[in-house]
Amino acid sequence: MDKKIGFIGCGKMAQAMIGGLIDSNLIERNNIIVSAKSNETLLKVKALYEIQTLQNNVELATKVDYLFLAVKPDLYPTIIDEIKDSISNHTVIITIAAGITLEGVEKSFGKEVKIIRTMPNTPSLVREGMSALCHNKIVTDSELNEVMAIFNSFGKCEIVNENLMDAIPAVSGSSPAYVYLMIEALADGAVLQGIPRKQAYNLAAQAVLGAAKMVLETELHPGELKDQVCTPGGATIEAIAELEKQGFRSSIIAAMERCTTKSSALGK
Ligand SMILES: NC(=O)C1=CN([C@@H]2O[C@H](COP(=O)(O)OP(=O)(O)OC[C@H]3O[C@@H](n4cnc5c(N)ncnc54)[C@H](OP(=O)(O)O)[C@@H]3O)[C@@H](O)[C@H]2O)C=CC1
Ligand SMILES: O=C(O)[C@@H]1CCC=N1
Repeated sequence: MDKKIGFIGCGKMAQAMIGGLIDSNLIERNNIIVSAKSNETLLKVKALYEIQTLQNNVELATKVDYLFLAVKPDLYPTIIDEIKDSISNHTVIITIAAGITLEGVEKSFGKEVKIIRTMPNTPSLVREGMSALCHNKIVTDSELNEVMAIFNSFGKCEIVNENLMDAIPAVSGSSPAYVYLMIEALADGAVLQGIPRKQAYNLAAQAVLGAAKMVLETELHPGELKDQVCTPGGATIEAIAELEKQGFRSSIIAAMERCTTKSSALGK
């Protein structure tokens, strides 16, 4: 793709997307420009990815076709105020922050701007990201298709209605954190039984990866896949019975409700 892509903010999420994007070869390295608050981050990112860096958000904003705002939600008004007079009317703004709405960004710019609101996740680094996107009316089909190609280069993406965007962190933006917690717990349980720590992480992580692939590739209901593992009177159903007793599923659903409420509040 022969477009320039900029990232204002180059922390964990931006670096995950940049790592995946470069790995995919969709964009040449010299078409990616990033800015950050500290020179330390810029030096690190330049050394890691061999991309252009600038410690000037305004200059960056004038140079790119697609501009990711990859800072924390509370910084959005400040950053937009800084760049609003510098972006051209063909620049597409891409937000990645929880709770930041299309309307809020439009208001901060105080003029008509093309905006795509997204919620990515950090597995983008290994090109297994999952992102959700919505956009305002003035984004054209070809711009949307290019941005979807960018997100698909480091994983998969879905277009959703904006009224669902606050629910996306809970299911895919934040959920890698819950899965890491589960992998850590699985490994601890294995270590408790005497399995060496390194083997325990490999066994647990590969089992999670395989289970996720089974859901995606067989398209069987997760309940049916679970039933296939549970031998009647066997060991797995013992574990399932204990998980149900301990509120495994209801704790996840309750955690997701809290995540959604907090995501919505982060933009206010
Ligand atoms: N982490 C995740 O899993 C996900 C995060 N997000 C969203 O991504 C956004 C960023 O999160 P994350 O990457 O985790 O946060 P980080 O703290 O890792 O990164 C924030 C970046 O913003 C930079 N920054 C701060 N102030 C400025 C400024 N004035 N000008 C330019 N850059 C600045 C920081 O620079 P410096 O490095 O120099 O401090 C840093 O590189 C958030 O809005 C979050 O909601 C969305 C989905 C998943
Ligand atoms: O924790 C957060 O607020 C962000 C949103 C999704 C993942 N991290």
